Parts: sequence; structure tokens; C-alpha cells
Amino acid sequence: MTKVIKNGTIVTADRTWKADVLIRAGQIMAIGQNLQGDEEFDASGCYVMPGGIDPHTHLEMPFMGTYSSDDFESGTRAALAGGTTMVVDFCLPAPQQSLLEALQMWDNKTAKAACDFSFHMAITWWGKQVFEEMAQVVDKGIPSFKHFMAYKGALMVDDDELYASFQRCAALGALPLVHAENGDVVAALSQKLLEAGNNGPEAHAYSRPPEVEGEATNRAIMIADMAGVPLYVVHVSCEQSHEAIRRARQKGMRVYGEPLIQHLTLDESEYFNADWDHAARRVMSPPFRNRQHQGSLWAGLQAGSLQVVATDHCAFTTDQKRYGVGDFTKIPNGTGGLEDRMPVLWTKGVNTGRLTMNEFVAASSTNIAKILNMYPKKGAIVEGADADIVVWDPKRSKVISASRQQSVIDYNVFEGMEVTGLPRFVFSRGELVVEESNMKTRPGHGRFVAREANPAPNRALSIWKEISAPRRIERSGIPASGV
Ligand SMILES: NC(=O)NCCC(=O)O
Ligand SMILES: [Zn+2]
Repeated sequence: MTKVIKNGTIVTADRTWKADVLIRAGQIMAIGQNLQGDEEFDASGCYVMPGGIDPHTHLEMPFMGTYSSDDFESGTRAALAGGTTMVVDFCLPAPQQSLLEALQMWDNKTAKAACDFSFHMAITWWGKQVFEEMAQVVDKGIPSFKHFMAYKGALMVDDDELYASFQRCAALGALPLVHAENGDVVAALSQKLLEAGNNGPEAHAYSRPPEVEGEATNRAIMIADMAGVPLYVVHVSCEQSHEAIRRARQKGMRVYGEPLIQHLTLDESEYFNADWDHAARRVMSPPFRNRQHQGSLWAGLQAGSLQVVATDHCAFTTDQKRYGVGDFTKIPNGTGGLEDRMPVLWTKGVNTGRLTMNEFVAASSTNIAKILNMYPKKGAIVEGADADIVVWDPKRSKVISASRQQSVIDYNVFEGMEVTGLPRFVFSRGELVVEESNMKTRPGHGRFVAREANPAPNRALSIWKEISAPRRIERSGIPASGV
């Protein structure tokens, strides 16, 4: 059986042209004029684009005394509803737990995934076992390792562990990722705020000012430079962090920055809402910032100093958020966004003129496919690629509402936002999974996508590197010890 998408305009990261797309056995078989297939899908008035890739999700994640409520079934359904055809989730080993054992546990969660998925492995502790198992994790198709510089006493790793892990990544051709916030300062500020009686959700934002993110981003970049490895900074939310990335890139270092759709479009005023639930539902790390920071993130996407828009989808119900009544440090951190990322980015990016359609495809799909070494299997409309395709109707609109969403939680941080630009059809490896508002997803259809490491050594190419290599000086006379 073949399928053909007819009468549409193909939009990729670097081209826009009118052509039909023929699909067979889950892949793009041909692109051209007047193609014929067994089943036809009319894309008149639509853009035919690579399905979105969200490289930052936390589905059924154990965190802050509970589990995030969207699992691989509801989370991937939400993704597909909004035109995202692949997610990359995080495997989080417990302290002293084997990375391979944790990977098995995470893999067990994916049986009902409706779209393709991959993992990043988190480095949550350090030792000989972790050092050795990192190589096996890479061999299993996972050449990216996440490091939390925040969540002191839980997921956080210290600088010596960061440096050791970054060097190991360099040797393996793997990419280190960082959640860049200074966890020591956040802990101290949180304590101070609680002692002063600031225990509401707004104090969460006060405990994580842009400086804690800027400092950690600078530190991670310097440590990556010393280890000779590229770096990917997740959820860049502010100018301080963006500035560090921009500066490093200007110096020739390979540093990538990922803003979230939430930080691009929602601001800190949400935390001052008089309704405790409203504010707590928006508690995430880093917190929402002001309009100047948002402007910086949009400028970064336009200029290319930031490359990828993600969600960090980590959805907790209102009841879960209420664990933190009376103590903001106990509010589970995280917000949703998987279903809304593409429509909101299109509406606030393309429809406003901030992004071109090609830049939209780059930021929502192609760039991350390249960074994570799965291009052009993913993130491309090209013969031989997986037929992960979204047929995008730029005229379809809706008002976002939790009452109609696929996520299982009881609210939506974008509630009431009108979006124009929605999928008409979504294909996951050639299978029709969404037709406008009709969900045809199949739990279990999703497959793990194995990724290759870069050929080691995977240098960050700092311009200072070569001249700072250690030299031993041969001396003729060595003074006697003064003791
Ligand atoms: N971002 C957030 O608040 N929750 C998810 C865990 C993380 O990525 O920090
Ligand atoms: Zn995250």
C-alpha cells in the first residue's frame, strides 16, 4: 500500500516548493509532480513539513515525591495531536543505580508509546561504574548525557563530577546536556525566602533569578571547554544564559541553546496571580521571566545563537501541585506543552513575522535531528527518510483549552490562547495518526530511535585550546627544599 500527499507546498529547513510526497513502508519513497498512490491525502492550502521533534520531555518521571502524570501513552498522543512525531525523554538513574538497570526501567515505560522516541541518559552520581557504563549506553544508541546543576540533594552533580563526565563524553563522542542553574544559590535563597515567610509560588521565581542561570551556564561552558567537548544547554530562559552561549559560539565553541515554548510566550506575571493554584501550576525551573528575556530568546532563534524550541513537558495535576501549599519548595516543578508547542510557535513566531516558515521547521525539528545525529532519518522531507510528516493548515485555528486536550492533567498553562496554524494530517512512519481533531493514534506504534555517537575526539574547538596544552620545563638547577 502506498499513500500520496497531493497539492501541498513542502516546507523544509532550507527550501519551499510545490510537490507531492509518496509514502511506502513507513518511508518517503518519492517527491515530485503528479505522483500516484493507493490512498490520497489532499494538502491543498497546506504546508507539508517534517513532523516536530521535542528533545526534552519527562513522561512518568519520578520527581519531588511523585510521578509526572503524562506517561508515554498520553504524552505521545498529546505530541502527535500537535504535530510532534518524536520525543526524547530522560532516563534518570537513582543514586548508585546502574545506568543500564535504569535504562531497562525507562524502556519498560514505553510499551504504549504512539510515536517514535529516544532517550538522553542523566548522570546523577559519579563513580567507576558510571564511567564504564557510559560506553555501553552509547553503544545502545544513546550518545547524550544530561547533568543537573540544580536540585541540590537530589539530581544535582558537582563541578568535579561535571568535569569527569564531560571528559568521558569527549572520549566517547557523546554530547553533554546541562540544566544550568546554580543549585547551591537556589537552596540558600529558598531557605532565606521561607524564613522571611515567603512560602507562596511567587517565591519560587524569586529563588531562581536569571543570575543563577547565567552563572551556571557560564560555568558549564568553561568546564566543557576544558574537557574539549560540545555542550547543549536545556531550557535557556534568560538573556544572561543566552549571552554566555552567544559569546562562546562567537569564540568558535560548539554550544547549543534550547529555549522552551513556555519561556518564549508566558511571563513572570503568572506567579503573581491571586489564585494559588493558577500560580503553582506554572511553577517550573527555570521560572517564567519578563518580556525583555523573552525578546532575547526570540532574537536568539532569529540570529541562530539558539537553535531548538522544546517543552520540558513534565505535567503535574493541581492535586500534585498542592503538595507545596505552605512551602513553595515542595511544589513539583514542571509544566506541560507537548500538544501546544508547534501551534504556539507557529502563531507567535511565523504569524507575527518573527520566524520564517523555514526557521520554524529548523527550530521545531531539523536542527535537533542534526544535533542528536538522527538526520535525515528524522527532521527531513527527503527520499528514504522516515515518513514523519505534518500537513499544516495555516488557516485552522482553535482556542487552547484543557477541556479538549490529550494530556491527562486538569489544566493547561496556555488556556485561552488562540492559535492559528494546526495539523490537517499527521503521519508517524507513514501511518495516519491524526486527521484534524480526530485522533487515530495507536499505542505501541512508537519505536526507539537509536542514535550514533560522533567520531571521537569530539572537540569543542576553543581557539585557546592548542596554546594552553601543558608543557614540562627541563631545568638545570633545582634549589634544595627550604624545609
Ligand atoms: N523543568 C522543570 O521544572 N521540571 C522538570 C525537571 C527539569 O527538567 O528540571
Ligand atoms: Zn527537563
